[in-house]
Amino acid sequence: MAGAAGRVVRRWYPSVLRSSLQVPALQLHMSKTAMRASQKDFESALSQVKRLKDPGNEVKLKLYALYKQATEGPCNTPKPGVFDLINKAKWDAWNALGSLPKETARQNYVDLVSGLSSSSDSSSQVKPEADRKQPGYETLVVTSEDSITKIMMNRPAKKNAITIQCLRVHKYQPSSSFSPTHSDVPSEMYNEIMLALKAASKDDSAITVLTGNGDYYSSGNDLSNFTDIPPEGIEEKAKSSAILLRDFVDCFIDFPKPLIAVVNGPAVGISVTILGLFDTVYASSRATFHTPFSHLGQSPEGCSSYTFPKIMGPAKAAEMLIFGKKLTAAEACAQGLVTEVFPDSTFQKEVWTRLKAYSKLPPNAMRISKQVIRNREKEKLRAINAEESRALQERWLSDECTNAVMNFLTRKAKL
Ligand SMILES: CCCCCCCCCCC/C=C/C(=O)SCCNC(=O)CCNC(=O)[C@H](O)C(C)(C)COP(=O)(O)OP(=O)(O)OC[C@H]1O[C@@H](n2cnc3c(N)ncnc32)[C@H](O)[C@@H]1OP(=O)(O)O
Repeated sequence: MAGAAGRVVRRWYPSVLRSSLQVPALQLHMSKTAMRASQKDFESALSQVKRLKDPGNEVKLKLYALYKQATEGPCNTPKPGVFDLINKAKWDAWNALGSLPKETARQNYVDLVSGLSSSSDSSSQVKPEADRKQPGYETLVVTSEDSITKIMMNRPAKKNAITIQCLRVHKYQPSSSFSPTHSDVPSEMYNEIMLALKAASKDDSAITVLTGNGDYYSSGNDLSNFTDIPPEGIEEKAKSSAILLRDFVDCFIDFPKPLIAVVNGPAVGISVTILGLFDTVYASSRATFHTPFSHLGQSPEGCSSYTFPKIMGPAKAAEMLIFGKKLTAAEACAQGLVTEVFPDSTFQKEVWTRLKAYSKLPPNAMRISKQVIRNREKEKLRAINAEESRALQERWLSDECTNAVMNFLTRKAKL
């Protein structure tokens, strides 16, 4: 680290990123916006970053994206070809920041570097996140540290939209208490989240966190799930999807440990409705909460037809679930859907400090407390989940739904 006498510092940033991270001082002066508030902190973070130990590719991409956003604003270069893997990964990371303001990007860069510096200062034994990452997931990054298992949805370029497996490899098994139905080839996000939850329910962590990578928490169901129609026909796909949905939501109903949502940005659809099944929901001030089911010709899931009226009262729930009213983080907190809102610039730091403290509480006591709070509702929640899934199975076959999805996929409509 900086000033660490006699320590040999390995330069970790590879040549492909070096040109962007090793910034000549002059470049810092190119934008007036980049000169405001924390310019000094930003400059110091830029030089600090060169002395850090390798934080892993994922973090390097985050740093790259934030640097570009802070200095140039939203992604403004053409998307590299699919085979240009490194530049495509960099482009995706930058593009995923959407319209994040330069100021916020600069602050997030400074916060990220400061977090990396302090963790690398406090323990040279800590493995970089890439090393702690549990293998076998394609759409998630799952890590366990400090008695916390973190499940991070990791399709930032697609706003963490949740993908389904096609019918050909999805196997139906009746849902049981905590045995997610998944295929032998669990490559897509619904299945991977179920697998990650199942693993977290058995590992030695005290609490489990679901969060998103990039500027979104999640944009909900990936609407291209509607396009992969198997030879068996759309009715069969709707049927197997309803089973998948029911099993997915059952995993949240039955999850035995404290489950915390770290809502890092906007949330849409099913990523919002299942929040009613979490124990705690922390939101960045940038987060929004949107359930545009009627717009999509669909109906509520995730037990929200029961949890939302219970949490916020029937009138407010109807505005969200029937009329698709989008809530800001502050509004969602006032309605009781969100536990606490943190300023976006300090969100990660404050939330993880809080969670680390909670994760030191006696794990068995936390599990029992959750059981006591949740158990008498479980049967009811499962029945509601099954009913909502059945209603959706029919909705997915309706013209209203087909037209709404086609409008999105042909880019005629966004939310
Ligand atoms: C036959 C039956 C099959 C049924 C299968 C069902 C399985 C279970 C379903 C459970 C029920 C769940 C319901 C829901 O979750 S409803 C909510 C669905 N979500 C949406 O309607 C959001 C759609 N997305 C948007 O409106 C916008 O993308 C958004 C406002 C989120 C962001 O806009 P922005 O302009 O900032 O960014 P882009 O639109 O350019 O997005 C970047 C790229 O990401 C792609 N994207 C984003 N969200 C989705 C999504 N939900 N589905 C698919 N693709 C998504 C977007 O297309 C861009 O891609 P490209 O860069 O390739 O263009």
